[in-house]
Amino acid sequence: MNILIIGTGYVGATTAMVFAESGWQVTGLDIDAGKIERLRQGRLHFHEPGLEELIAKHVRSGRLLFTTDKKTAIAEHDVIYICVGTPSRPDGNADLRYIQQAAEDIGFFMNGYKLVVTKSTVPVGTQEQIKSWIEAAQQQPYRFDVASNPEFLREGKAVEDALRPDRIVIGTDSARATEQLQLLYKSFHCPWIITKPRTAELIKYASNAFLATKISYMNELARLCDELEVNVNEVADGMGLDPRIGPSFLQAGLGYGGSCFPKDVSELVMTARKHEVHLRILDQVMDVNRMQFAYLLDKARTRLGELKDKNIAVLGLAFKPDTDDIREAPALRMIRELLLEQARVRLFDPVAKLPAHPFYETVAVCASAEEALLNADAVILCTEWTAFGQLNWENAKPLLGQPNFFDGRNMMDAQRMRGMGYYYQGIGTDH
Ligand SMILES: NC(=O)C1=CN([C@@H]2O[C@H](COP(=O)(O)OP(=O)(O)OC[C@H]3O[C@@H](n4cnc5c(N)ncnc54)[C@H](O)[C@@H]3O)[C@@H](O)[C@H]2O)C=CC1
Ligand SMILES: O=C(O)[C@H]1O[C@H](OP(=O)(O)OP(=O)(O)OC[C@H]2O[C@@H](n3ccc(=O)[nH]c3=O)[C@H](O)[C@@H]2O)[C@H](O)[C@@H](O)[C@@H]1O
Repeated sequence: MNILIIGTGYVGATTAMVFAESGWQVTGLDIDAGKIERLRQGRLHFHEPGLEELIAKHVRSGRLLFTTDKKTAIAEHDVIYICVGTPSRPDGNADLRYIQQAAEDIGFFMNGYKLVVTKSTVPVGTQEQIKSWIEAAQQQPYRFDVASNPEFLREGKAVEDALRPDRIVIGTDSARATEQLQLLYKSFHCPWIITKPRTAELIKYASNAFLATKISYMNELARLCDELEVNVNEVADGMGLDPRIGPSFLQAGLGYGGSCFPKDVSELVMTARKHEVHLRILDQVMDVNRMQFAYLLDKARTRLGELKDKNIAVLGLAFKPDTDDIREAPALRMIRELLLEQARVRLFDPVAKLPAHPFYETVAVCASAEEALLNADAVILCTEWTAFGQLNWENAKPLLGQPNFFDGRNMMDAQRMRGMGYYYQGIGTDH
């Protein structure tokens, strides 16, 4: 079997690497010629630790090819993975136009049996739609099967997560598809769930929405912790020791961002609404998340007064460390609000870049954290890059105009920072 991956973004490029590592012949197809050109040279078009080296290794060995030629690629491969984006539309529903295009391309160019597997996160019921889009585009009634195989990797940890997944979920009604997928993943020794397509699709949304719920719960609790003079990190540690709760995703902060949690929670709420089910908990999860950045900004306003003309050093732009992804990043929300209040923003992120939009043109983009700190009236830490924890904050203090530190990721030790003379506030750690 040889495998075609349609869409070479985070998920497509990682999936291509995983199958190449497992010994299969793989081709990545994208409509973006620039991305394909870089990938052909073994270079990635996004930041993901460890992935570029593995892609380059397989490009050199010839096991991994990249192309923009849909016709040949679809004709020459037996197994086709759809890994294109499914962004949110303004009304909160998933935009399936890239999925539809990929399905129609497959239907149009297929020349024999194909197994079509969807790795993109798609609303419940999309497998049925993909089947009908393929059928409608077919020139001849070739046989094909569809399967859902959702992806659970995290950005920044994509290699580790994809090579050693906690589970493989396969949703299909076809015995032939199940057999082929079991063969493809034969070297993986994790639990398997083989189920119907709708269940597989819902497992993906339910998982992301549950993780988002944990985060919003801790963020709400953090506000109570501030009032009660209790440290939310210690509460999280105590809770996390209960194996029924688990220690992960209990980190209070500026809220969740990224290309997935915000859009997937919203899509699940919309799916439920179409079936006249009101997912009230998830409405609140989104609500808490939307305003979480403002909670920290309020603390800054209380300390500094009006933010107009204040120098604010923003540390971190990416939605989380070890990625250059800024989709739905809480830092962007913070910067937008600071600019609207006419603060002077000095920004540093080790890899992420501001969008090229006139709205951000007054932001001073700095080459180092120290440069961003120059004459700052306050530091607002938005992304917990390791380098920020390692910075010598004692030496950095004289760079600032006023040593005010607002820690949106509870990254620093409050007592240490205060011991150095900083006015320090985190989220749920202020006492
Ligand atoms: N980014 C992540 O960490 C994860 C993403 N997902 C899901 O995987 C899907 C893909 O996400 P990303 O990789 O982040 O998206 P992305 O936006 O980084 O990449 C999508 C790629 O598909 C290409 N594309 C679009 N239409 C195409 C077509 N008709 N033919 C060929 N290429 C086409 C685009 O040019 C782009 O390179 C989404 O549904 C997302 O929700 C799931 C788990 C993790
Ligand atoms: O469907 C997806 O795309 C992926 O979405 C998330 O992965 P990702 O968005 O890459 O990053 P996470 O590590 O989950 O972080 C998401 C956001 O939550 C925030 N977060 C995370 C954990 C926590 O305790 N607190 C917290 O605020 C992070 O700062 C970040 O902004 C899921 O963790 C993956 O399993 C899933 O495959």
